[in-house]
Amino acid sequence: MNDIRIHPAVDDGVRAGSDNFAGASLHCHCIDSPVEVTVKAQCAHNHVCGCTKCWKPEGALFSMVAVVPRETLSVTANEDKLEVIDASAAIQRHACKECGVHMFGRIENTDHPFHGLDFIHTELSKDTGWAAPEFAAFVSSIIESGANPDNMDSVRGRLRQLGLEPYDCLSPPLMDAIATHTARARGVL
Ligand SMILES: N[C@@H](CCC(=O)N[C@@H](CS)C(=O)NCC(=O)O)C(=O)O
Ligand SMILES: [Zn+2]
Ligand SMILES: [Zn+2]
Repeated sequence: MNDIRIHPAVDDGVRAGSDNFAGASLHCHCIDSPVEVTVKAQCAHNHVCGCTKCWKPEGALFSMVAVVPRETLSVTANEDKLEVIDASAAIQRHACKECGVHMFGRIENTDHPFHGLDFIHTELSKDTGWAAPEFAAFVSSIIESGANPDNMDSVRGRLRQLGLEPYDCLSPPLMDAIATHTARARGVL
């Protein structure tokens, strides 16, 4: 096994999701009274993210994060255990106060290019039909969490081996979508 621990969901190889999968529930790590979030949609744009803000499982260099339409997501148990960890962030991450797991991230700013999408970690679901991660975002940012800068060639090499093309921001299609949104808002497109 490779000693670079990208994320437990991909370290043994990226597994494809299922066609016709239409969502499932996610649970935090609490043994007693876990928070439950139910999603009634397949996820999109699943990827691994190296930024310092996204929740990563113990020992992983990356988070795994995807989006779903916000109207398909609801908190179905123990909502009182959730708190927003940084209300000033663009993505408001609702985390369990007890175990620290981020259950979903929501954008309240209606002008944000990704408003209407919620961010989820599909590994919190026991179901295996979720769409697989497609790329690696914010790769250089793992250094901000303490990863050795001298090891970045190996990390990027491992990501490519897994079929997760590394980018230091989001993927080109997502960066293009953000720029298109900005250009339209400015009236230049
Ligand atoms: N280098 C920064 C990058 C943070 C960042 O921009 N994260 C992206 C990907 S999740 C983002 O969209 N953040 C918005 C937010 O966290 O609200 C870090 O690692 O903290
Ligand atoms: Zn919890
Ligand atoms: Zn992130």
